Amino acid sequence: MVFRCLNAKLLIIVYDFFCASRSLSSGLKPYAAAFLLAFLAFALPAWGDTVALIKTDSTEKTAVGPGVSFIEDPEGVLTFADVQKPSLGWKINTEGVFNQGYNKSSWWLRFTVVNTQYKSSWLLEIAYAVLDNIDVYVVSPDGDVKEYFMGDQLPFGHRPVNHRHFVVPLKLKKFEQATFYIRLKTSSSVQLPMMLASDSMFREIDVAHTLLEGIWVGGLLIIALYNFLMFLVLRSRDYLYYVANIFSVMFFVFCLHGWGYQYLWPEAIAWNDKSALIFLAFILISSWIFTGSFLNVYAISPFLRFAQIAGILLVSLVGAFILYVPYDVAIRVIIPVAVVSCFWGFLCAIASWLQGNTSARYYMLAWSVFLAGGVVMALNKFHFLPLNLWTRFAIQIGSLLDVLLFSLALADRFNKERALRLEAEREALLIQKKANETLERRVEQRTQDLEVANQKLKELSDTDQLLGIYNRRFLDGALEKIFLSSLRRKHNMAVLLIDVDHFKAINDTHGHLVGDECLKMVTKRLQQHVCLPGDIIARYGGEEFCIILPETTMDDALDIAERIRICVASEPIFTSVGPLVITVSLGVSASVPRSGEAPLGYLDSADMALYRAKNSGRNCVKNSADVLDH
Ligand SMILES: Nc1nc2c(ncn2[C@@H]2O[C@H](COP(=O)(O)OP(=O)(O)OP(=O)(O)O)[C@@H](O)[C@H]2O)c(=O)[nH]1
Repeated sequence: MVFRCLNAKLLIIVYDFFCASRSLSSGLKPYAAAFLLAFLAFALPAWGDTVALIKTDSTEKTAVGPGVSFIEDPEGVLTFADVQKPSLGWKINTEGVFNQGYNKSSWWLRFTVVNTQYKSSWLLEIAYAVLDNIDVYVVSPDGDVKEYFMGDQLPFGHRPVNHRHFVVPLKLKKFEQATFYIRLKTSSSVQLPMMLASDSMFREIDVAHTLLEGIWVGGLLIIALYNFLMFLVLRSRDYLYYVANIFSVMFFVFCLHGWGYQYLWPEAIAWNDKSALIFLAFILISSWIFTGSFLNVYAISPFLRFAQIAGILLVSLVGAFILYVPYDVAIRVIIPVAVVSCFWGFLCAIASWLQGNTSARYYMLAWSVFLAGGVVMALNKFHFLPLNLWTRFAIQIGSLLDVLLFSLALADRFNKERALRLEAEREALLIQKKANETLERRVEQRTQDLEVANQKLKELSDTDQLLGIYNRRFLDGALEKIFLSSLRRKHNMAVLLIDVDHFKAINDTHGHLVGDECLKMVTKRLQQHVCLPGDIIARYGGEEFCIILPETTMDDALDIAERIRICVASEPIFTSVGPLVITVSLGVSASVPRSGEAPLGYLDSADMALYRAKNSGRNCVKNSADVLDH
């Protein structure tokens, strides 16, 4: 013990001499001192059991790692008393951070802290939150031993300092020294990133680290919230899967860095032991689901879809498995599953990219960045990379870049989908417009056809089928219209009734068909004399015809009637049985209508005149005035 104290004093004096020397530039002083310390520690065989000296300096923070003595205790049988014995074969740690990867041994570390500063309140921080058991023995020069038992296998409240990492307080006056013996046994990676700092400096660094983690968590939360809102608005499940993925990553890092144990479950030792791995399983499951949905693997290939289902089942099984096995076994199982998951994700992204999905580029980039962070972290835990600021925060840097890139990928896909939707809407509108135009054309055509059909129907309903002139139905309507018009204008109107003489005899002699021929020919001869617009020729019934002449006086009407009579009688009608001489009798009624009269009065008057013409020997014209005279 005395010898060790002498060593320490001697080294401090030598070191201070170097630091005070004007012959060395300030940049070289630390190297010279380090060289000297290394020389003293390694080169002097008499000091084979020499304890590494950790000397506080004016920066008030010192990394504790290089030069620290350690021994491996594979059976875990050595006690604190055992390791104080001489010639145990201590080795010297040559790395920046003591790191032995995953193994089952217990490890003892030893170093002496010498305080060269006036500050007397110091803290030793072991910045790895998932260590199982850490027993720290602090031996002061007077032989007094302080013991601290820490690790995540003990409730959080056992820690001497309320901190997510393992922190041991140390009281040392200037030039005082204390020797640390640390026993470490853990199923996680065996690594001890240690730092000795004054109380105030420790708080300062801690605030900076907490701030960095806060920025990281804040960034993730904002992106998670943004994606959740996108899910609420767009109802696309991809966003929800991605939010689950972000939270899994966040809680994974929370567990790894000790935040969960400190604030969320300080008493739940068993859960805390598995929590990081369980959240790692959640990361993998949410990644499988998100990747499958985002890249639409089913559309890419049924094989990838099948692999996705198998992968989700596998991760779920592993998630259940890690609940029942020690941490070191669980991590060895889940890491290969994570590698397979990454491989599948890349395969999907490449296939999707090859099929023309440009969003897959962002996906690959994001996935690569996250993966790089994960690989760096894993390489450190497996003791292939040293622990430093980059390896320590690798997963956080990777995940932050990853969520940014994934958000970009989701936004890019949203843009593409919107463009496709707009295009589809435009096409749908175009189709609808064309359909409407076609419909309109058809409706127009149909309307026209209908109008023509209606017109034909009306003509048919107003026309006598045999003779092609108006029928009695039309005649009645026309008579009323002309009557009212003449009444309003106080104009003359005339009505002629024409009856074929002895028509029954023609029918009887030559048959009805010949009778029909005769009626047609009589019609033609009537039409020759009634051709002014507004004149109406109609079949009154049987072999009787009626002619209505608007704006026609009795004299004119009689004149027309006489011309008709002569026209019919003057020339024989040529029929299929030879020429037949036919005559007609006509009754004429004409006047200016007076109010109170009925239109049918004209027909009655004309009928009476016709009756007179028949009685007068036929083939003659009589007017209604003659009828009244008689
Ligand atoms: N072929 C043919 N005959 C018709 C048609 N409509 C009516 N008749 C015939 O016309 C004849 C009319 O005979 P009547 O009423 O006795 O008159 P009429 O023989 O002409 O003698 P008067 O009028 O007194 O000169 C009947 O034999 C009817 O059958 C028709 O559309 N076609």
